[in-house]
Parts: sequence; C-alpha cells; structure tokens
Amino acid sequence: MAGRTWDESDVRIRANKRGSRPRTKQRPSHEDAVVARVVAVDRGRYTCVVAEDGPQPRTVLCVRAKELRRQPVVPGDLVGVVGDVTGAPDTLARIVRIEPRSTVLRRSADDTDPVERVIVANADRLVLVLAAASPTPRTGFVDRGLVAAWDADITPVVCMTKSDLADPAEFLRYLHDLDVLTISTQRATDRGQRPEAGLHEQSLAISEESLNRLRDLLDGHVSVFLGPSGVGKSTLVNALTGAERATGGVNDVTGRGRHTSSSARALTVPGTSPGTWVVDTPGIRSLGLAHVAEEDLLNAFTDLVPATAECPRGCLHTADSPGCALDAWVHRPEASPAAPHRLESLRRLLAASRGETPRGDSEKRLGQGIT
Ligand SMILES: Nc1nc2c(ncn2[C@@H]2O[C@H](COP(=O)(O)OP(=O)(O)OP(=O)(O)O)[C@@H](O)[C@H]2O)c(=O)[nH]1
Ligand SMILES: [Zn+2]
Repeated sequence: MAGRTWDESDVRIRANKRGSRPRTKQRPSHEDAVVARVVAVDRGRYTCVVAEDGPQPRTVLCVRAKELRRQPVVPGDLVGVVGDVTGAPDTLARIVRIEPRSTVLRRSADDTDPVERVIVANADRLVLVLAAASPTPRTGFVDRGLVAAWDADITPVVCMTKSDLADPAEFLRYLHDLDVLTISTQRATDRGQRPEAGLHEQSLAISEESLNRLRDLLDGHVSVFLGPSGVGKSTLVNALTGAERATGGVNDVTGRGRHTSSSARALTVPGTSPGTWVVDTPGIRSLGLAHVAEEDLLNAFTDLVPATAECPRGCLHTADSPGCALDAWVHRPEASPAAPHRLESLRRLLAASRGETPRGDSEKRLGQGIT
C-alpha cells in the first residue's frame, strides 16, 4: 500500500460494500441539502439565510422535516435545507438536518426551573449590555451573564452604553480581575451626524467612533446581545444592523413598530465580514441558571482550581465553607496579587449560579426578571 493515495473513488467503493444493509434503518442522507443559517423562528416557520458567505446571500422560508419534530431549531443554527431553496416568493423549503452546534446558549426560566431551553446556537460572544447611568448598572446582571457565558463556552463582553451620561470606569473596575472584554458606547455629539433617512429614524444616533470599535469587536463572530430594559440595547442593535426595532420613548407615544415576538433573531452587520451576526434577544432580560453546574464555573478560574485540591471533600468554596483552602491560598506568595479579588468574584458567581442574590430584592428582580 506504500505510496498509495486515497481519493474519493476509494470512499465510494467502501460505501458500496456496505450497501447490503437493510436500507430502511438508514436515515435519509439528503446529500443535496444546502447549508443555511436560521435567523428567525416564528410559529413553525424558520427564516434561513443560504450562502451567507457568498456574494449573494438569500433568505429562504422553511418548515422543519417530520423527523426533526422533537429537536429545537433556534436562531444561529446551521441547518441542511432541501426543496425549493431559491427564496422566491411563496416558496417553502424543508429543514432536514441540524449541523453540529459549536455552542448552545440555554436558559431556564429561573434558577429553580429544571426545564431548559436552547435560545441561540453557535454564538461565540455574549454581549452583556448595561448603561453607565439611567438605569444604574447592576452587578448581579453581569455576574449572571458571565456565569451563563462561561458555562456555554462563549466569550463574554461587557458593553457599557450611555457613557456620555456617566463615566463607566468605576463600574468596569468591578470586572478588573476577570478576563472579560469591555467596551463603552455613547450617543453622537456631532449634530451633523444623522441616521440615514428612513433607516432608523426612531433611534438615537450613536457615535460613529463607538460603532467602529464595536464592529471591530464583533467582526467574524456570532454575538448575542442581552440587557435589562432601558439600557439602550435596541438603539445599539439598530445602529449596528440597520434594523428597526422600536426603542424606548418614541414607541410609547406612537405605538408603532413594537415587536410582539419575544424570540431571538439574527441580523447581519453592514461593514463587517460575512459570518458576522448580531443576535437580538427581545424580551429576554436575563438567563436562569438552574442548569449550570458549579464545577463548570470553578473551571473558569483556572488559577484557583489547583488550590481546591486541598479543600475538604464536598467543599462549596463559599466564604463560610469550613476549611475551604482558597482563603489561605490567595494570600500565599505564589498566588497572584489579584487572587483575593478573584476569589471574591468566584464566590459572587457561585452565589449567582445558586440563585442567591446578595443585594436585596431589586437586584433579584433585575437578575431574574423575564418580561
Ligand atoms: N444619553 C444616551 N441615551 C441613550 C443612549 N443609547 C440609548 N439611549 C436612550 O435610552 C433609552 C432606551 O433605549 P432603548 O434602545 O429603547 O433601550 P432598550 O435596552 O432596548 O430597552 P427595551 O426596549 O426596554 O429593551 C432611549 O430613550 C434611548 O434614546 C446613549 O448612548 N446615550
Ligand atoms: Zn473550598
């Protein structure tokens, strides 16, 4: 066999040899399926984009094949689609396969709800949106978001909006020792800078400099945006994507443009490379963490993990856990100067994943509220 190179014909020969197996047991292979990205889900109809990397991506409306009935298909999913995939009006294609997911962002309705739902697939960034002021940023929201992101193997980003109203630096210090990307955005001050006519006239204009930095951060990624009400998430998503989701203030008067659907949707970002998506999550304010295992959280603190070997069996590593080795370890010379802060962060996040909220009721509502 030396020097023999394999090619496609070899593969076919081997496949034929196995062809005597009863065919009925084999699922249809749908070799003709084209790969598409699910961008929106609405009452059994899936809006998918075919050829997202090509010069002419097109939108195709799909249903889910019977054999996939029990499997959730969510925005961000890459799926195999057969049938009429031209995207012509009144055509309906069929999703026959869900490609393996690189990540899944799940949520339980709250910390005690054992039922978890996949809300977005294949995201690699979770952008936690907070305002520097109005409303006052809450640490609980960030703690919970970080837990959700790390648990799902998604890179968290903290985005502070309204930095024209207050300096976000103080709040961002809270994230000091955590390996978290941060960015701040603000409204445009230049009165000459207007949103393109008719595009997002309802939205406040965001500074072009902020938007450029954001686009750099998002480029080539699938980013889920999550934020409490009123932080300016829609304003930001509109500015980035040219979408027209109603923003606070204006719609209250006109009642126009309010989207009633609360499911996530993926949007492209003009000015970025193909494959860049922003996933908007209207109506989802936070993520219940009932499904998050504490070990997974601990594993995000790679510097602290070895020290837990000295903990008593079953140690919860909380401040009042008897004999937790972490307390002493963070003050040892070999630990980094940041270690005590890191331990504080870990404990905060462990508390969040257990549904404990150290800061009273208003924090609790913000952290867990789902509207
Ligand atoms: N000063 C200032 N105001 C902003 C900024 N971004 C958004 N806003 C305003 O904040 C308010 C809330 O913005 P939205 O985009 O509706 O906030 P949201 O987070 O989508 O809120 P929901 O629609 O409740 O989810 C609006 O009046 C915006 O004009 C900003 O960077 N600076
Ligand atoms: Zn311990």
